[in-house]
Amino acid sequence: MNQTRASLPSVPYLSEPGAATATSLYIDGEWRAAQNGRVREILDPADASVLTIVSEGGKADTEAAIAAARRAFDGGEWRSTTAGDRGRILERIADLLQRDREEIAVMESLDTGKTIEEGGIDVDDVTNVFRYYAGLADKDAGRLVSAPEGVHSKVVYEPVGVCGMITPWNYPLLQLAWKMAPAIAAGNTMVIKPSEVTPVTTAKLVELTTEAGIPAGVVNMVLGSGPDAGAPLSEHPDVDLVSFTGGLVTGRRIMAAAAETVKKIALELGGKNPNIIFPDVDLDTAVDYALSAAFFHSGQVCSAGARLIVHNDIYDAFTTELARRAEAIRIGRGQDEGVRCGPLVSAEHRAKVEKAVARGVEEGAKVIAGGKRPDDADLQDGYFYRPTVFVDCDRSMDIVQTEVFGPVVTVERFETEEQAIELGNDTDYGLSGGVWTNDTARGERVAAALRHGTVWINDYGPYFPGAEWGGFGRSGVGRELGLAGLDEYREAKHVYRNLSPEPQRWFG
Ligand SMILES: NC(=O)c1ccc[n+]([C@@H]2O[C@H](COP(=O)([O-])OP(=O)(O)OC[C@H]3O[C@@H](n4cnc5c(N)ncnc54)[C@H](O)[C@@H]3O)[C@@H](O)[C@H]2O)c1
Ligand SMILES: C[N+](C)(C)CC=O
Repeated sequence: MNQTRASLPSVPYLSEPGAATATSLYIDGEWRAAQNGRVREILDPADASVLTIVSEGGKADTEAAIAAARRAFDGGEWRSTTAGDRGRILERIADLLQRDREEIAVMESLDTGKTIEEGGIDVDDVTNVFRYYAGLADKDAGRLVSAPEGVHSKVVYEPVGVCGMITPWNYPLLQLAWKMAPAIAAGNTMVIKPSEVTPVTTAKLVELTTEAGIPAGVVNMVLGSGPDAGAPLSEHPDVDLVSFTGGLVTGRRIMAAAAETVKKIALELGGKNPNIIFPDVDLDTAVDYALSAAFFHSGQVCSAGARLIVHNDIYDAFTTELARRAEAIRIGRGQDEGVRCGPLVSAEHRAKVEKAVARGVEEGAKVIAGGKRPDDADLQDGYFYRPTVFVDCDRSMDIVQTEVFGPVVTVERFETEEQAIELGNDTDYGLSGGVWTNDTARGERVAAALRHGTVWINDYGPYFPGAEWGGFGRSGVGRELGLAGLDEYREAKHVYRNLSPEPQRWFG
């Protein structure tokens, strides 16, 4: 399998397999080795071979990066850039992303296992996010506030300061862009810590920010494990904000650690997202979208429609067709033509998915598609898992309530609209959900009743730079994208000027 593999570009921050050294940390405008000299092997999830070697940083590297970001924020040339200057830099980054689109799509595919086509979609989405915040950067300089005579009152927006950005392995480029673009627009400096499993396109984006003219110290990147290289970002007093995308358990830790220094926090966490299908829909279309909702990127999507809630009248026909099409999905290496589901990201992650499926079976849910690894001889070295459909599911089951983050969908039944809404809201999460019906009023009613950050009616999955993204409940705190996504990175300051101060004699 190795022979057909596409290759990563030859760049200073990615060392060849077997290398004993690497310079993959980006601190104060320089590519550096980790202070302890350690390196990490990054594996190709399609066959477990070594894709590249990168530096494995630790606390001392993160502290050096924080110090660089602090200096750049407190005194460097970045402070004197105008919002318009920063907008132009964001536009340049967008142009560079498009210039290198094909290369980045392959890098993301090799590193995460997703298909090259999905990698390309990510680059386009990310480009649009940079262009959106480029346009927004100089559009809101503040406002005058109504004040009594003799007083001038205005609200202005200032950057928050040094921002820690911690990202997951499923959408490394995209999740970083959702933080980086508004943070740059608002004038912050940053230390980025991508997932230790998938650092490749993060390093590439950091390289492009330098090419686009961002001064040294503004964008810094450390690589390494969460506890070693990531934790200092939520603990260090010189970090003003920590923005995290990842799992609930890590999010809780970060929130607790950040409380000590009362940092601003933004958390984008997991989901167990309902996709409700009423009986008046076109079955072919609804099944088609249900497959994409559940199995896109092999289900490793925070907003995956992993919890189908299907009306009794169409339940049997729907699930039979869903299982038939799930069985037919082409699994393989993300760089191969026609593949629709790539491998899971790691052996550890596949083991978690397998454990969740075994638990579902124990609980009494019935597998009608998948439920195991593929048999194909050429897929045995990678972390593949077959798209899996569970029926006879009940809201009390773990397999229905707990995020699996793999190619696994459960299907429950409902009879009335009220039941559908009740099931759709019966989750600790609240990230996203879908509703399918040809009755416009019903679609709007159900969308209004669902306690989720995004609801799609007769669709599933799209997000726009201008529409806020984030979760209700345990799916997170704060919002990315849209105007709120910029506000996360700004402090509002009220400046009050007394135009003719005279003694007040309050104290005589
Ligand atoms: N809401 C969203 O928009 C969104 C988007 C993508 C992924 N996610 C969620 O991300 C999860 C999967 O990602 P994951 O497995 O990489 O998550 P994870 O929580 O294991 O890791 C995320 C990041 O946190 C770091 N980390 C781990 N421990 C840390 C600590 N103590 N301090 C600081 N950083 C630490 C990791 O190194 C990694 O960079 C899923 O739950 C998914 O739903 C959410
Ligand atoms: C936010 N999103 C949907 C792009 C990726 C979630 O894993």
